[in-house]
Amino acid sequence: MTDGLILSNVTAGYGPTYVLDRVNLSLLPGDRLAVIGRNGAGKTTLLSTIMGLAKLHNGSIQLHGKPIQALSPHQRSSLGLGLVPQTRDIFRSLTVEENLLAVKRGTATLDEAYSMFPRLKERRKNGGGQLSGGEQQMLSIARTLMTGPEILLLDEPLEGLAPVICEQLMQVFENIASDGRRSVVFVEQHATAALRFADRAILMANGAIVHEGPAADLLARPDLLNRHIGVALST
Ligand SMILES: Nc1ncnc2c1ncn2[C@@H]1O[C@H](COP(=O)(O)OP(=O)(O)OP(=O)(O)O)[C@@H](O)[C@H]1O
Repeated sequence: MTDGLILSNVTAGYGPTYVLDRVNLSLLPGDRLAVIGRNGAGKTTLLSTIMGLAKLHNGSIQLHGKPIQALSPHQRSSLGLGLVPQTRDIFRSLTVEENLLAVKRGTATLDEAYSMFPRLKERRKNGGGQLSGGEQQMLSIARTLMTGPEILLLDEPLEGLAPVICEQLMQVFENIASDGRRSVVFVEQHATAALRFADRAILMANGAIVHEGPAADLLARPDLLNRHIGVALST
């Protein structure tokens, strides 16, 4: 049996639309992958296709040696795929604690979620809609962790958040990845934080992977980012 996630020659989009163009990608347990590209390059569509939220036109997706492309998003989630969407989907009318319990699966516990995000423990009786943007993102991440993912897909998790919150979240991602059992896919338009976190990176343009290599190489050679996708590194 092959461990991990393998996308082979994946072409996908929405309805009749094609966005991803023959994408090949493999992710082993413990991998930290940065996905970098400009607006509209297809990064979200890549994550949506893995989760079963976009339409696969061609190619195959395997998890631990078994095809998953016929499975629903819910079934994929129960097999260990977890998406933190860019839209931070939380239940605004439920409390923090109710949000977490609504999706709890397996051995995941509230204590674990609260030890990762002490701020959520303080706010546990508050409604999701009463939280700040940073707290909502913490809740969105904690909710996904409550489903017990082996593969965590983060879609622009730092977008629009204050630097101090970004630093806290990066520490959480380090903790999540540090035991080497889970893999993390980190999609970012602003590349520096993702590249510092990741071991490996792919660069996307027009729905295709135009470069793949060690994240450290891209940090050391920002001209490569510029050459492949016309993006500059920010600090
Ligand atoms: N639900 C949808 N229906 C049709 N087309 C879509 C849909 N979502 C995205 N697209 C199109 O797919 C292409 C890729 O979008 P995608 O959101 O995957 O890019 P992205 O790299 O994640 O960009 P961003 O940084 O803006 O999120 C774009 O042309 C976009 O307009």
